[in-house]
Amino acid sequence: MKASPAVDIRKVSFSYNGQSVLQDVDLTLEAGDFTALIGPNGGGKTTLLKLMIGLLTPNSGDIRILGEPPRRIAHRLGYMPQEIGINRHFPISVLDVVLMGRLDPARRWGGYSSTDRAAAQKALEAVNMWEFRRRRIGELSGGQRQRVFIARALVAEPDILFLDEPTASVDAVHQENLFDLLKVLNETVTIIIVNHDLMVISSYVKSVACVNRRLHYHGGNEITEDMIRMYQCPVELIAHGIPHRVLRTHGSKPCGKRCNSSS
Ligand SMILES: Nc1ncnc2c1ncn2[C@@H]1O[C@H](COP(=O)(O)OP(=O)(O)OP(=O)(O)O)[C@@H](O)[C@H]1O
Repeated sequence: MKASPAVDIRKVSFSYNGQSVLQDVDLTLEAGDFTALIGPNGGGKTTLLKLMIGLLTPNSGDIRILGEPPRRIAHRLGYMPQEIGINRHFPISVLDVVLMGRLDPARRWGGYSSTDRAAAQKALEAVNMWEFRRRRIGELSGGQRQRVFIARALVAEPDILFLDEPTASVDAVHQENLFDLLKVLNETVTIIIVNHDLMVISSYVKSVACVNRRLHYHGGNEITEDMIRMYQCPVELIAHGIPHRVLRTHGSKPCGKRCNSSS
């Protein structure tokens, strides 16, 4: 029997308080994919991630994750939100933050097991943050905190990892480390990430979906002219260390090499 797709979204529409954010979205991703969601600010990327993990419910249409409704399969999904509401002054250690990812509402609370602790160590080692395990979360830099939050998303050993702009404040070297890590993880875990960086998309990602109220997906990792022109999906080139937002501005061709060299 053929395995269910990792993600199967059919004709999904969603609105906040009557304001339409996503309309007639269809998306099928097979297990093992590494998909980037790109799109303009407010285009609906975070909303789509939240629908996929069951934090939001569509107004119409159907979402199946690994063949199941998202809420039924939540324990097999890892999620790193764009903003993590942890008070930086709260006296909680890095290790405790990661262990929180092992909390399972279906399991009676009896403290963390040795399996939980071993998984937390493995996840922190994977993001090179094990040596920081006793530090308070508020004492880390923004980039270090991002890596800890990725470890928290990883610690339950999910089948699918949803990451919402995980490298927002991570420097170029650590970004590359992190994507190298995600590439290794992708050998066993399906990854869906919000990211606009063209270098990341061309080097690491297997497919790209452009989200701007509607969704445009074509299976490969090229950014097509339709994505840039019709869906206004920006990508960024990291040129001279400065993110450079690419829109279609040069004559009839999407911005390509010329942008790269002139910035
Ligand atoms: N809780 C909410 N209540 C009402 N409107 C919301 C809520 N969350 C998001 N929106 C609106 O829904 C639209 C899509 O937001 P969303 O966060 O999904 O976009 P995004 O593509 O992730 O944007 P960004 O690139 O800025 O992170 C925006 O217009 C936003 O203002």
